[in-house]
Amino acid sequence: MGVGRRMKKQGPPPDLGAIAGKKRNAPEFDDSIRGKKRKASGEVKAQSLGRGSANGTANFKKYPKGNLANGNIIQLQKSRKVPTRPAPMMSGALLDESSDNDAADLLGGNKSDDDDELLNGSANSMLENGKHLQDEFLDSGSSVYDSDPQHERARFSEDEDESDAEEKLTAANIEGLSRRLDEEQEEEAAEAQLELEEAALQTNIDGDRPKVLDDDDDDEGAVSRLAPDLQLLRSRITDAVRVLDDFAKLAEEGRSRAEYTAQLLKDICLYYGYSLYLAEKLFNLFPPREAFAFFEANESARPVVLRANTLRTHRRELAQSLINRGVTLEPVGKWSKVGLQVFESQVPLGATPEYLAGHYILQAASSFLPVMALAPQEHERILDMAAAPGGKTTYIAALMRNTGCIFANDSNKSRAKGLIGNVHRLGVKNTIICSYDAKEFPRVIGGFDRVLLDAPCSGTGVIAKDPSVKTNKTEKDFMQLPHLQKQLLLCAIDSVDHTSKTGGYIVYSTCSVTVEENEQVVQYALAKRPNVKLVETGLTFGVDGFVSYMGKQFDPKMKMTKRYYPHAYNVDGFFVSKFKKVAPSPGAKAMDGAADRTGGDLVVENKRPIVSGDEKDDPFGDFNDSEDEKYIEKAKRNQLRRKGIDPRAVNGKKRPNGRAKPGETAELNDAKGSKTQSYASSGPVTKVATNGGK
Ligand SMILES: C[S@@+](CC[C@H](N)C(=O)[O-])C[C@H]1O[C@@H](n2cnc3c(N)ncnc32)[C@H](O)[C@@H]1O
Repeated sequence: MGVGRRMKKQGPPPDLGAIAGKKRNAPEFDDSIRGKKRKASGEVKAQSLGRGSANGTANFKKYPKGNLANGNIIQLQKSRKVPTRPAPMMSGALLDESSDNDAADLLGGNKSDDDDELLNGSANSMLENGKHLQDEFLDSGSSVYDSDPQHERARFSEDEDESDAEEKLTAANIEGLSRRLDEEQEEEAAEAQLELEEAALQTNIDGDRPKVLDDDDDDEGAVSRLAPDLQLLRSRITDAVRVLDDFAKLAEEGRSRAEYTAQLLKDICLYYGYSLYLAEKLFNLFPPREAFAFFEANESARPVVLRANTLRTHRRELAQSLINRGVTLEPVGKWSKVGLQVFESQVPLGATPEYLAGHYILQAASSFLPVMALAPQEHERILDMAAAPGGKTTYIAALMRNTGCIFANDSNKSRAKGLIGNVHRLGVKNTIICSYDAKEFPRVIGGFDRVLLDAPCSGTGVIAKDPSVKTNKTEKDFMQLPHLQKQLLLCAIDSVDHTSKTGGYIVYSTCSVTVEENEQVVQYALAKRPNVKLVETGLTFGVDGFVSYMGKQFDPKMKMTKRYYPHAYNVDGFFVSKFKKVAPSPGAKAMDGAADRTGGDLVVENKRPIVSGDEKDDPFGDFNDSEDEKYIEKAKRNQLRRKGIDPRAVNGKKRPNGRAKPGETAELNDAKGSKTQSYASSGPVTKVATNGGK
């Protein structure tokens, strides 16, 4: 439905100003405009694409490298330096700006109106060829600043030299991009013209008061009496937005803002298919014009983005390989050194040899942001509390260059399998995958340098991917989800080692835009854990979080949190906040800063006092040591059997119950007689082998 959003750049510069400015001149998002625009670009396609490219004919030419100034597309467009040398390895992937089916094309070559298909990886050839895609799509800056900006910068820039990479990359498929820009320009000119015409038709004479509200209150109005006339609805929506923008001048005599707002909301529900409850919740986040832009943006899919896996390749190498396969792409923006935005592909992106070899993951651009805010450092210990399917975990691992240790947890076991798959495919070697309810942390293990909580949420930021959110989220969800998010965030905070030399940070993110799931959760954590404070995310774009909202006042530092909207940045809706832990958590002192690292092994000492008998005093619950021991003994026996050793021969001298005497250590010897692991028979020390803890 949307117009070429897949083709628009993601991230800054802020589109919103442009949208607002432009729209003020003319009623926006008009169906008639859209219809004409489609046609217009269809013509462009017929003429300039010729679809000759579809057969893989090489009709790209390369720019001489020197012609590119920093790989800046806009500059290229202005200078119009037409490519001269052919690039026979590249198939001619050109762009259809107007198509909403780009994603399906990209991923499978089939066109489908349903972006969900793309996003859920269902029923298209992309899925047939690459069902792995599903995982990354289930979910969803610039440089990142942290306590050690220099370090940070170095790490990011090691990936590649930015300007050089962008230059080469852009040079590689420049003709495709250049044509796209031509088409974009033509399309924009046509759009502007049509908007002007439309404005002339619709806006009437300057100062006219549009008729939005019905005269008779009992009359439900033409729109709702008949089957909804979408065009009529749409023009009434744009009229209502105009009136609310300039109420004094455009409102009818004796009518209130509330009446216009109520009518607008009703129309939005009918037009876009939202429940009134959710429409109102989302509408209240913005001024009316911006709310309209938000609802409109939810009707079109976001661009397809790849994240180059720097554990296996470099972005420019990956880009070159994909270009050679007929993929048209360009760097996602200066804010990321690993993102590639895909415009068109001749091959299913979930089944290329590069994909299968783990050179990239399909990952929404906004999904990069929480990881950039987390800014993991090499050799740290990181907890990813809700990690499946692993888009963020694997990015964290790449930034850590496979050093240190990541605990990637997800309570959903079947989703955790997807996480395992991605971790293997992408060559991640520093990650332990577990499946606990994240509320069990830090009892499971604590003392992390950084914790990412990419929380389960209502998904109001990803309605374009999952339109069912429009109707299936109820008041109950917006009570239960924030409750869970608050619990999880406190656990995240308690799992961090405030004495960490390099970290002590918590990032809380959601792919939802509601205040209940974001600022209110953060505010709750600030109130319950005075040992944390909000800090800058280090992300260089994003709208500031709300400091006050509908009569509620939040911590003034809430503006350090960042909000991302589809209409503003052409990314999924997202929220990112970052905390620094400055002192132990109240009542959880023993759990949070207790990591003691020795040598290559990580020894996590549980300093919880051992309470005999009465578990009720223990805020962390009810482990049953004797119950556990049965399982441990069984596991030991199985381990011996796997090695071809009869457990009875080894355990012959043990006490009948198979337990070592208190204070004694039960040692397992492998066939060669060397010690493999040791377990203290009692006491709270757990050993976890890691590959290179500090
Ligand atoms: C937004 S998704 C995480 C996406 C993931 N961070 C990524 O980038 O691929 C939220 C995840 O939270 C998991 N989840 C829900 N409740 C949980 C809980 N109580 N403990 C741990 N994980 C939970 C869900 O299974 C889901 O995979």
